[in-house]
Amino acid sequence: MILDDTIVALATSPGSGAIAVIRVSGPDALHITAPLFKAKNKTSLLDQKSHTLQLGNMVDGERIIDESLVSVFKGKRSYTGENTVEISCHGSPFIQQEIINLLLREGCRSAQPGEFTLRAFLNGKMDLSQAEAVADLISSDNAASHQLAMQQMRGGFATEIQKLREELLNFASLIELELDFAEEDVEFADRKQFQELVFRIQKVLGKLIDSFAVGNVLKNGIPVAIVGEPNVGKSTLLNSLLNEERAIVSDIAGTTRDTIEDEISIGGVGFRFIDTAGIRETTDEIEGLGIKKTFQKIEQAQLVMYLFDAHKIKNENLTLAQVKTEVEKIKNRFPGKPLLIVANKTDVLSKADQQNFQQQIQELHLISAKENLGVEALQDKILSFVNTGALRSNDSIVTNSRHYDALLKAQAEISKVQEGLNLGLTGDLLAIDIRQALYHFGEITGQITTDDLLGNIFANFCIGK
Ligand SMILES: Nc1nc2c(c(=O)[nH]1)N(C=O)[C@@H](CNc1ccc(C(=O)N[C@@H](CCC(=O)O)C(=O)O)cc1)CN2
Ligand SMILES: Nc1nc2c(ncn2[C@@H]2O[C@H](COP(=O)(O)OP(=O)(O)OP(=O)(O)O)[C@@H](O)[C@H]2O)c(=O)[nH]1
Repeated sequence: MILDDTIVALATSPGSGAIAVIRVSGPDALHITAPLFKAKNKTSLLDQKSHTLQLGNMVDGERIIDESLVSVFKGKRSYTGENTVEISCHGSPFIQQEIINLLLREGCRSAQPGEFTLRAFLNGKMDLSQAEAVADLISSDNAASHQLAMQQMRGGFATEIQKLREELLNFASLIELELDFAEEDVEFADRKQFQELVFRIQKVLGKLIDSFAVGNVLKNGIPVAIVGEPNVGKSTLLNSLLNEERAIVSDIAGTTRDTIEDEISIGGVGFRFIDTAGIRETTDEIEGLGIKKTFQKIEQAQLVMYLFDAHKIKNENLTLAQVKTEVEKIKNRFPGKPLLIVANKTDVLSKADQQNFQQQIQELHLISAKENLGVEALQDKILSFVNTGALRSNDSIVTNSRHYDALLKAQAEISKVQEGLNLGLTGDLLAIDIRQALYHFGEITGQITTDDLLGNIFANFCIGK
């Protein structure tokens, strides 16, 4: 049984820092660490009260390795639900390694990624969806994804699912009991009440399944396609949007700098800006391919920003009519897709020119990305396209695609149960579909797990979590 081992890992990020925390968890955590720590007040770790901290030296025999602060969490009263010791040492990688080596030598084993949280799950400290939320919480990088993860960690919709599962389980047992009395034709499970429960479950499932559309984009960033020719000022605009919020810019893994995808947080919501080529050119075959790609990006986006260089209209062969044609193309091809038309580089235009543009294209946004003019108003506009209402309400939002899949499967099974009830099917047939639905509910909260599933979930954690 893996829980017999005592595991150790660095809990803070690797490398040097002011302080590093080494975490030890398992049945022997206290016994292994106690001889390696000489507390200033001479209290052995074994006698130290749970949830307290003391100063002392980490030692290897006579050799002092570091002056550290050590805290203990005893018995089930800890994050992992087993004895835990935390050593806050000076943050040099050498000291960290020395202490970890000592603990390994004395009988600890190196923790696998996510193993502390896996233990918290196995020891009943949290359900599976809460454990998954821990990973989301660590990777949350804006107010929206943070709030979603916090909600899920506090129990979120899993509590609701758990309750419905128990009610359903009750009915399943009653119906299965009927099977034992098949001869006597009794009904322990009140069909009317059962129908009412199934209806309630359908309603909850429907709402949760719908919430995934919002949850998924809020977690991963709302995709915004920026359509525009090279040099219209897309990068400058992204930087300018970024400076206002001082959030992270990251190249999403797997894409190169030339298909830019930048993540920017605006008003606490993450946006993923996808750079695309213009769609103006036509006849050339290769250009046609580029256009096709652009259309694909637009398809995936929740919002399209059409950016053009206003300066070019003044000085080169681009006409406002051409801009309008392009905008029309997008509108015709994607009716209903939110579209922002943005004229950049207005700093080089006269007021009269700006007014002229505005008159000819009503819904035009005039900005100068370089001079930071009109960018704040553009941010407000971008935010207004996003439905963040769901975030502010107390409704649960599903963000995890594993949960989403399980909910869809549960919904399909519950539909079968509902149908069966309507048709007056016998208990033995109903029981089969109910069991299936229960199975998919259990997948979310973790009553039903496989080693593969747990392996997959926790392997994506960092070491020490
Ligand atoms: N140093 C340190 N900081 C940390 C953690 C940690 O494990 N260690 N955490 C880890 O992610 C988070 C805090 N989470 C924690 C959750 C539960 C318990 C705990 O001791 N629970 C006991 C006692 C509760 C009580 O006193 O009421 C329990 O649940 O029984 C500790 C930390 C964030 N910061
Ligand atoms: N005058 C003026 N120049 C701007 C403005 N925004 C961008 N520029 C300039 O336009 C040029 C192109 O800007 P970029 O942001 O690199 O344009 P881009 O669309 O990202 O270009 P690609 O990366 O080639 O697609 C740079 O020289 C910018 O300094 C603006 O608002 N006013």
